[in-house]
Amino acid sequence: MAQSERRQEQERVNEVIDVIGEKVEKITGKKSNVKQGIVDLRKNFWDDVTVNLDENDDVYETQASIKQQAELLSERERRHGQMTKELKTLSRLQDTPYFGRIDFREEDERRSEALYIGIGSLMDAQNEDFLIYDWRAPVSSMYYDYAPGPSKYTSMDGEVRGNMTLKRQFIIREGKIKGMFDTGLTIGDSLLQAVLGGKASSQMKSIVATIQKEQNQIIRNESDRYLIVQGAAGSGKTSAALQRVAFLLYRYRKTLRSDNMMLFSPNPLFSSFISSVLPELGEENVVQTTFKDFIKDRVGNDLQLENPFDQTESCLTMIDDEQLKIRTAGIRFKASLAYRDLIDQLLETLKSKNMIFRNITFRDQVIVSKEEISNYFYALPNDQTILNRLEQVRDWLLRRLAAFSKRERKEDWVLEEAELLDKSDYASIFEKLQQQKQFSQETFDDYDREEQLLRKIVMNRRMKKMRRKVKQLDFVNCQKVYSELFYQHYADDVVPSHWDTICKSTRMRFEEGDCPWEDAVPYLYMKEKIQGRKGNQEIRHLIIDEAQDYSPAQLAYLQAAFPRCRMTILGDMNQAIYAQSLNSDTMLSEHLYKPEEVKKLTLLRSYRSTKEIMNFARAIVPDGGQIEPFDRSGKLPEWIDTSDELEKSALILEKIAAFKQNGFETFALIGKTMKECREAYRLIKDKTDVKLITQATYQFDKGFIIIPTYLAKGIEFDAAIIYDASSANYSRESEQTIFYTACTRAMHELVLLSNGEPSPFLNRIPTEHYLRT
Ligand SMILES: Nc1ncnc2c1ncn2[C@@H]1O[C@H](COP(=O)(O)OP(=O)(O)OP(=O)(O)O)[C@@H](O)[C@H]1O
Repeated sequence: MAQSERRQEQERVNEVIDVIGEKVEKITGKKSNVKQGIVDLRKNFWDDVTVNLDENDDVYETQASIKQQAELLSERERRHGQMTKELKTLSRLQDTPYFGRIDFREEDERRSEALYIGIGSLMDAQNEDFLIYDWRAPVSSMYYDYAPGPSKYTSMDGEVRGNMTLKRQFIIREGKIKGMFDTGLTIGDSLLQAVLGGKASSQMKSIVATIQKEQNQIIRNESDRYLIVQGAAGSGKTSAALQRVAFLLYRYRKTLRSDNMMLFSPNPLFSSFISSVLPELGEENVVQTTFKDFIKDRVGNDLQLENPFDQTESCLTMIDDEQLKIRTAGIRFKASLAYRDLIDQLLETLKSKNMIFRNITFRDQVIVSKEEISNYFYALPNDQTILNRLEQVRDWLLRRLAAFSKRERKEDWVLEEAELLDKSDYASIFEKLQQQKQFSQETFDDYDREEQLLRKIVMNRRMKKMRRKVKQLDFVNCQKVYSELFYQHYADDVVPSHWDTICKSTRMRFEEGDCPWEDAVPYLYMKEKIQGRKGNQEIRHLIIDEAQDYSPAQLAYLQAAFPRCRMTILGDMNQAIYAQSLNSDTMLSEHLYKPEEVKKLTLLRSYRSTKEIMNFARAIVPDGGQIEPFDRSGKLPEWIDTSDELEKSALILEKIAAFKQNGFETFALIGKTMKECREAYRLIKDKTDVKLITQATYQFDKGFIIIPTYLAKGIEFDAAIIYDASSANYSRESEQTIFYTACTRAMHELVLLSNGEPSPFLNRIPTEHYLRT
């Protein structure tokens, strides 16, 4: 490319940066005025409000006046917030004003126009022309979708066709052009090479400058309620999902806010890993949670909920094959819609019998017995829904409680407790009586009234919790009702083998107040069908990452919990590491959705790892041949046999030292289970600086960590060492996906240690794809 052209481009960059500087100055000035306005308004809020409470009309006027003043204040605060956001974007543009340029000649136009694309848009000083187009603007889509030649985009007024005469990429840092390439079909492999060859970090980066065409389809999809993305490890699913969030926030900026979107991530570590992407794109983070936290919130404190990681750990460390078979059969059955049908059958039965209630007790005395409640419930007409009838029971119970409270108030213990009430309670009663103008200096009557009020306070306080529980329909014993499922008889072809054993262990766990993870969603489904629960109307878009970990029952539950939602569902069946997903339907199964509402896209190109690592890893999984590694070279994966512990720890330390020497910054020793990770940690913790990652770790920094596969999901490292790739560890079918997931965490180097006979998965991998020492 001619030097003169680069000079011209640099001159344009300089001009744009000047305009940005002027805008920054202008907005900063305005912002400080707005700020002063806010301070003044807050200080003098009441000066400008007319307060008059004499007559009804005056009260309304006062209210209107306060409202007007509050609106003025919040309008200014909103403007201030907007200016802060604008300044943040401008400051980013000052460093890197844009990353792309396309020259586009519209049909019927004689000249082509140069359009520059960056992370935010910028108008010229006269606010007439765009100096930079936001990457999310309709016209910018051509940058991602087309090579030079005929191209088109959809504007507000319809389709615009034309010819792209140039497509150019820039690397601009601190206002200086560091690189500039004219590109062909895909967005500059050279730029992508540079980006992917860089170091991993403890925080994911945005990919706006190098979004690929197939990723752009995910990002800009607007037509489908459920967008499913099945993508190979490292194909950019999470990246595309986050840029999609930014796109939707831009596209629907008038109606959609970041708190209307929710992202389900696989673990807290992942949440922190991705948390800087949206702010980097000038957007606020969306609501983030893990499915476990979401469910735990809903289960409440009635039951001790098992953690899904503990479930996985317990399955993976189970030595007895028969025991594992039974637990897995239970997990998989309870994740299916067939099991939900059994719950529906139970719910049907409950309309006429078997509903189980709790006694309503007070100070060890039964006020209303469960039998009485049951009789009242079943005496109500059974053409009404269960919820409807329970609401009537609730009202009846509240009346009974009120009558009881009135009676009980007279008891001696109430007065005894009243004497222990706070001074402030006495003061408030005194005030109340005075207000009622009933307190006339020390008369017998007044003391009597005071005592009544004190007794009332005691009873109200004592009964508050019980009343709340009744209002929440908590007089139904949902745990026991759910356990009923495990006392029923079903045809053999309905339930899995070993059903009796599954029933026994589930009953036992519920009796102890535990809720196994596989029962959590079915239990909630049943409980909410009985007690009712309103869906969340606030959240309008759900993004579900690692969706292969979600069962059909969990999907149905989420659909009911978020009835208005659209969903972006991303996952990889080859990384299904939970027992429920093995050879079963998951949230990625298209047929679980209405055909007209769902679209499935597939990403086959993998960007994270070198082609050597990906060639190795893809040979592990059955359809791995379809995965296309990105053409970036590195070392062959190395498989090292070592059975001696001392030798093993020396090897790990040697490898870590070599990684550091290579300039790598993040490296992980990956274990199959937490048990294995603790073992590895004990082996080397005194010899080097290393951190053990557990379920409770919410963040990780650069350096050396030890982590189990299920917590490393979605995360990447410069280099990874698989701690024990022996056949004892990785040979079952269910372990194949864990092994693949672990290997695909490495960007640049992969080392596998095996203790004894190597995993049979190694036999699937052509020998030229790794070094064996
Ligand atoms: N278009 C792109 N430009 C630059 N980097 C990209 C692009 N697409 C993906 N990457 C990089 O590839 C790596 C993997 O991306 P990401 O984590 O989004 O993949 P994934 O499909 O979610 O992976 P996994 O399923 O293994 O968790 C990240 O480092 C990401 O920045």
